[in-house]
Amino acid sequence: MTVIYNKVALIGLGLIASSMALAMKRGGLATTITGYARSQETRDIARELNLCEVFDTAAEAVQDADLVVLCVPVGAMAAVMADIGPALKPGATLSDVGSVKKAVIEAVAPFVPEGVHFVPAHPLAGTEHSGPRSGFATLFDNRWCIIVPTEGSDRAAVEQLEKLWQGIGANTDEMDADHHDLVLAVTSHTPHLIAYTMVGVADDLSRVTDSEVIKYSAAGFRDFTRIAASDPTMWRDVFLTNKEATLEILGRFTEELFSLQRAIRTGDGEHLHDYFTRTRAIRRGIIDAGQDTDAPDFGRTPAPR
Ligand SMILES: NC(=O)c1ccc[n+]([C@@H]2O[C@H](COP(=O)([O-])OP(=O)(O)OC[C@H]3O[C@@H](n4cnc5c(N)ncnc54)[C@H](O)[C@@H]3O)[C@@H](O)[C@H]2O)c1
Ligand SMILES: O=C(O)C(=O)C[C@]1(C(=O)O)C=C[C@@H](O)C=C1
Repeated sequence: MTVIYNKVALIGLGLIASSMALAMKRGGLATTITGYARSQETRDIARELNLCEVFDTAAEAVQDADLVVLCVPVGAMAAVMADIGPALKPGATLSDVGSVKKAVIEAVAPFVPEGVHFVPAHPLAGTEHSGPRSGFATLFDNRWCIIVPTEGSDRAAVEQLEKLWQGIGANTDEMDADHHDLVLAVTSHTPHLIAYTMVGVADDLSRVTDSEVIKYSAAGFRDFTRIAASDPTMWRDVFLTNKEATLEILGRFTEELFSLQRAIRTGDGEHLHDYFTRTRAIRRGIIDAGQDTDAPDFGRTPAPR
């Protein structure tokens, strides 16, 4: 148990904030945790769960806080900052958990008062659930949290925030905002769009009924439906704010899809086999690197005969 910040304020009390609160309590990382959410209902639930000391205004929640973390959808960050900027304590660290970094930095930076250290971050962990009841203390265990220091970020403030995320259970890495947004467009944003599309296609196909889709959904499609159940507001904001990188990856995706479509039409089995062999190696690389703790070790242990 090592206290890293005396007082931490969480703005927005959904999946990520509630998981952070539980993980900080588990590790004894903060003496006081305060919070604010826009809706009365969310504040009431957070109080009922005893997540943190909940205030009815954001300005009261951040009063005297040593660390303030913005845990709202990316599109709401600027409005929240306009509200709390003047109430931040000089010397405090301001951070966020937004899934996109360049747009958040552009939206938040103009409201950061002199003397407050802005250190953006993004924990690479989540679920399809949202709201304060969906949080759990182990969400960030063994996951990455990417810290995105801005130009002139105070080194001591960056290192203190990294210590907090490590105490929460995550591994930390640093990246610049443009690179972060491109990496996440590949590993998270475009895959979500593909899942949303595939579930939409199944829903639109009138020759296969919705009840058949539900009844016969095989593992691959089931995984798509989990991802496609993710919060619409959060994901709308991700695509509107990481436009350039997701459009680049979608362009490449479409080209590859057309090449596979042609291989199916022309019966080019060699192309399909080579392609699937290459992609299988990526999956094995992820498992070998210990990055998929939920996965059974498919393919490495020979299957029983
Ligand atoms: N869900 C994930 O998988 C995941 C993972 C990593 C990062 N993130 C990022 O974390 C942030 C929060 O995501 P979440 O999954 O916790 O969302 P969530 O929907 O569970 O919670 C969001 C919270 O923000 C509040 N809120 C919304 N607009 C607000 C406003 N204008 N003012 C004050 N409060 C407001 C909501 O009431 C809710 O309490 C997002 O920026 C998201 O991109 C999400
Ligand atoms: O597991 C999931 O449900 C997630 O989608 C989590 C996930 C991801 O794509 O990995 C989603 C968005 C984030 O910003 C970080 C993590």
